[in-house]
Amino acid sequence: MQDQIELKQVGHYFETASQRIDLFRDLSQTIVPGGIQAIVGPSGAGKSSLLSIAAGLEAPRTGAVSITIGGRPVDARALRARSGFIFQQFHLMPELDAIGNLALPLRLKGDRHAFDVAARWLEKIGLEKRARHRPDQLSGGEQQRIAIARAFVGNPRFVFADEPTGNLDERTAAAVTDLMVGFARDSGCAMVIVTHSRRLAACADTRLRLTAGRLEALQ
Ligand SMILES: Nc1ncnc2c1ncn2[C@@H]1O[C@H](COP(=O)(O)OP(=O)(O)OP(=O)(O)O)[C@@H](O)[C@H]1O
Repeated sequence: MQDQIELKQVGHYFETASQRIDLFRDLSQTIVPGGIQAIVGPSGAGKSSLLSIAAGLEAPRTGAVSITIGGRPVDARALRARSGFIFQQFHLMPELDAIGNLALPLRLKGDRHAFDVAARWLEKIGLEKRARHRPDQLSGGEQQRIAIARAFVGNPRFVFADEPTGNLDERTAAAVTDLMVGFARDSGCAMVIVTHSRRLAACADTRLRLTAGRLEALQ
């Protein structure tokens, strides 16, 4: 397998001063490019935590995550470098304009054509006229379109989205969903989406429900 994330009997909990919050135990799941996987389930079940673990942003308390990229075993840092991220709160850099936000991941990798590539992506998302506007001058839907393009601009093998439509009204959420799903299909990456949106979950190829510490496949 060229690119793959394998969660092996992964478990996670949080410990605060007064209590231990057990999320899940012994979860095993494989993520490979070429499909969209939705993770649904009740609030507090641990979906975001599971996504963070799969994306190499957080280490599980128990079990292991094996990552293969280009047919070779790699660490979480290498996974993050080949991944795109989309969050509910957009997380754009407030001091950079739209094109600067899109160019940033490419500039960090030393791409001399970062701004040309970013300009093409701005056109793809229909925001070329807003290139010089900062996030606080853009609507939520516009900011999320930029965040989505930013996730895909570096040709990622994996894209992780945590409630990407959670802050948007229904119509904007539908437009953002179509854009995101289109980019995922075109790129052939593996996309994992945590969502409460039925419409977004319905666009996925596979659906998993995390509930009471267990991950179950949905039809
Ligand atoms: N850093 C932390 N310290 C302590 N508890 C935490 C921490 N992060 C998350 N939790 C708790 O772990 C549980 C799972 O959180 P998580 O955000 O993973 O759930 P979720 O299924 O994504 O929820 P939602 O659908 O509401 O976003 C929650 O009860 C949350 O309060």
